[in-house]
Amino acid sequence: MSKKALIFGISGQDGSLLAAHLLKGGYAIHGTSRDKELGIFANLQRLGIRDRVALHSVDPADFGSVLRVISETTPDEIYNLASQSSVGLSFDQPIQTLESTIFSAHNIVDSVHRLKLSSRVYNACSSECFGNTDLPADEATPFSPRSPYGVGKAAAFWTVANYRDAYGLFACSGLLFNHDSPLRPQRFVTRKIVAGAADIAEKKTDSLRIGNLHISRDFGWAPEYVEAMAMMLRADAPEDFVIATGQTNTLESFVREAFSYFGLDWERHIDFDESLLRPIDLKCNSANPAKAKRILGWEAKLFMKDVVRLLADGELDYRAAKARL
Ligand SMILES: C[C@H]1O[C@H](OP(=O)(O)OP(=O)(O)OC[C@H]2O[C@@H](n3cnc4c(=O)[nH]c(N)nc43)[C@H](O)[C@@H]2O)[C@@H](O)[C@@H](O)C1=O
Repeated sequence: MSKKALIFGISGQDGSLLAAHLLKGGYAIHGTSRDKELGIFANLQRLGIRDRVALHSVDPADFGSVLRVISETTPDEIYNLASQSSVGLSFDQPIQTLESTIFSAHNIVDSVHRLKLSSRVYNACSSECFGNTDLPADEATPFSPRSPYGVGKAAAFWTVANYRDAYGLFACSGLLFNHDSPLRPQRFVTRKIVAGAADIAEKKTDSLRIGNLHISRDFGWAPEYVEAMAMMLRADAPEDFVIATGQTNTLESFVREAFSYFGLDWERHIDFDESLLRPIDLKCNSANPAKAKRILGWEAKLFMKDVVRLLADGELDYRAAKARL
């Protein structure tokens, strides 16, 4: 019998990539979206798997609807990838961000507990929990979030840890650093930079407006990161893991790399836009993903320059496919 996975937030980058990964492993996939009749599911369509997943209309912040979908599907594995995922937007919508992040995690672990199921639960947490890191963060690094998004993710992390300790659930959180793919919307700076450079190369525009360039991040490749999520649920014991490449790069070097892919000199085309600055921002967050390698056997194979190249290749493919329509 094939295993069943239920993915909350299947329409996003990670949800869609994870569905594709688990389908390759023979899983039956259920996925949730707030309103499956209205959802576009462009990422699932782009991956060619829209017809291979069973969709359910669920609001992850509504306990009754979460309990219902879990009791109806009785999944072997549950992945919580729902909730508002933009750090920048969380400053404008703090309550919605906190509610969607904390309630989804709580409702899932509480449903599994109340229904007395043995479903294994993965909860998507974030490097934003750590805030700025002087030394590379690992699983023992204290949390010091600097955004409503990070505060919500930290609360969700402890909610999941407490259900694991109190009720013996196989539930764990992945503390994932930045990870990208062509499925990312331009709300995130990486895809915005690559799409902007492509527009300039096509002479659609001559400049790209950017906020804080003087930050550093650990940039990884999302398809590798969804594999780590699945590996966490196949481990012998439920544990939390930092997932990252272990290499930190400035956003400026990301911009330089992306513009040079398109044969452009970035300094001639980037305009600073003060309105894109956040009330507070992380200057640097760096990671030590050694535990994931030691226990899961997972390590990143693709690093910042690979991410830029693959994003840019994906951007050109996407544009060519749209032009053929
Ligand atoms: C790990 C973490 O990773 C992601 O969160 P993020 O790092 O905030 O991602 P971002 O692409 O929104 O910003 C990155 C940096 O880039 C700066 N920046 C400059 N200029 C623009 C700009 O024009 N747009 C944006 N969005 N950022 C800009 C911005 O100020 C920030 O310092 C999410 O996946 C999140 O879900 C998650 O968990």
